[in-house]
Amino acid sequence: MTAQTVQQGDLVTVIGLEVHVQLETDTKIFCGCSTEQTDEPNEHVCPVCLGLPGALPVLNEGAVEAAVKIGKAIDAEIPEETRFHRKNYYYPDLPKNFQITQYDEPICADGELEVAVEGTRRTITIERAHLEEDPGSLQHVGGGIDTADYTLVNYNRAGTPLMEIVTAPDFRSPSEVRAFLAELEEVLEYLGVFDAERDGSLRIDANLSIIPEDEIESGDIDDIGSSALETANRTEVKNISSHKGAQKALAYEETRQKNAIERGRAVEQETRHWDESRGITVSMRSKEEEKDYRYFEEADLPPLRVADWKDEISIPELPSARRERFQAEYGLDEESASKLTSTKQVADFYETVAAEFDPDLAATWVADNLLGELNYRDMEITDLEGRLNEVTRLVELVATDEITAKNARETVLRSMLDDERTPEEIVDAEGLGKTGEDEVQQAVVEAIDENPDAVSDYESGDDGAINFLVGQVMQKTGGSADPGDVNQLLRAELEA
Ligand SMILES: Nc1ncnc2c1ncn2[C@@H]1O[C@H](COP(=O)(O)OP(=O)(O)OP(=O)(O)O)[C@@H](O)[C@H]1O
Ligand SMILES: [Mg+2]
Ligand SMILES: [Mg+2]
Repeated sequence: MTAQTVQQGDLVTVIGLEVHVQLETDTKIFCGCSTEQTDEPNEHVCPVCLGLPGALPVLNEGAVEAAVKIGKAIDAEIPEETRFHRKNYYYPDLPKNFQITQYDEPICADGELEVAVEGTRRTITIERAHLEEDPGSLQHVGGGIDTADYTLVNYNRAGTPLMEIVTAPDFRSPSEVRAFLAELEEVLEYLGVFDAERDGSLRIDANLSIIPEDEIESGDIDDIGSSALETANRTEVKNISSHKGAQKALAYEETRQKNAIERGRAVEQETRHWDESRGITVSMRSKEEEKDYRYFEEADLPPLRVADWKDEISIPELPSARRERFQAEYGLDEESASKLTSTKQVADFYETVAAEFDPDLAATWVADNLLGELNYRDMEITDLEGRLNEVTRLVELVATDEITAKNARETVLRSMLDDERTPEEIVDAEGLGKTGEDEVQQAVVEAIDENPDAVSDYESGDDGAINFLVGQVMQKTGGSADPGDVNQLLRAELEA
């Protein structure tokens, strides 16, 4: 981290995140109900996730495995034994009137994640990450949270496994937060524990405070000191569900708090709600304190021992390591390496193509052509499930010179994505097979015969005239000859 010195009168922005990640498991964390998303309200519910009397929770092994993977990826301490607690509060989305969560013995503590922010590396400390159950969801009818006519409650989501990842207050700007969220999401996807496409699978509570420079004794904004952090009044903004939303909500909050301070008004410690459609944060309630929740141990679940099991759980190579390896092993620049490691599927596909052909050709095809066309269609590589071998065959047609790179990219690839035909079908139907050498030679001779003016221009030293002749040959061959080859053939013929 580069030390940044504060100037007199500066107001320093401090941000810490609580990120709630839905873990991708088939069933809920404490019962056998499906976690599948459905439009039918209250379809996936049972006595356990509805909190009916006498129902007992049974911990889902898959959720614990996912939590251990996350812990390993963020280099956290995973204790041999961990416990669950009840966090008591009333809210209509919480049928038991308490949430089963973890308290002083979380499954992961003291981890970190490195992020690149505008060229500099920042290490963000992750104080803890713990397992808990998601509450149900509320649907406000006829208005927003504060203006609705009435509110419906849906318990399909209640009991979905969540990992709450709590960072230290290490961020100094909303754009750092955005970079962190992007990196975190990549890591979670690589681990296969998270589905970014799922609505509400990543939800963020963002804490922000503004600390005046004269309260930072060290003078270094990365070393603010715990007393200044603790005494600062922070707001916690809830209801953020995207990276961009987090950046916008925090930028709003940063300005709002700075304005208050500059006008000599106090910032209240409170919980605020991000109103996405209006682009503002609104006050919800004063911030509850830990003692309000009356945490106590969940007696219906025994302590969880992961001591021996955790060593058997392995994780794949992570995006940052893979990015660096791609640069070293395939000679890619940082930008291509980043694009090619953006998801595990893209990286895996790149490596298959690079192994079979050439790393540069593979980079052009996967990073530029394929991702470019997918992006344009709002598609993901996962939408091509089962068809990636067709893309490989298309690259092969280019590598073996059977079609031109231009036709492959602009006609074959686009048609493949639009109408699901195979590359071979498209090449045949559109007559894109590269024109044979004889045919090109024939077209060269014709072009020379038919254009005596261009020929005499060329002969009297006007080298540009060759381009006109190349154009004529390209026209005669329907664009399926290689312009470089045509140029050479023309020169050879004219010099003969
Ligand atoms: N001065 C500060 N300015 C901004 N963020 C802060 C500051 N001090 C602490 N934070 C952040 O506030 C968050 C506290 O989260 P934590 O889950 O521990 O408590 P909480 O929000 O009080 O509890 P709950 O889970 O009930 O919402 C952390 O992300 C931490 O980095
Ligand atoms: Mg909080
Ligand atoms: Mg919290």
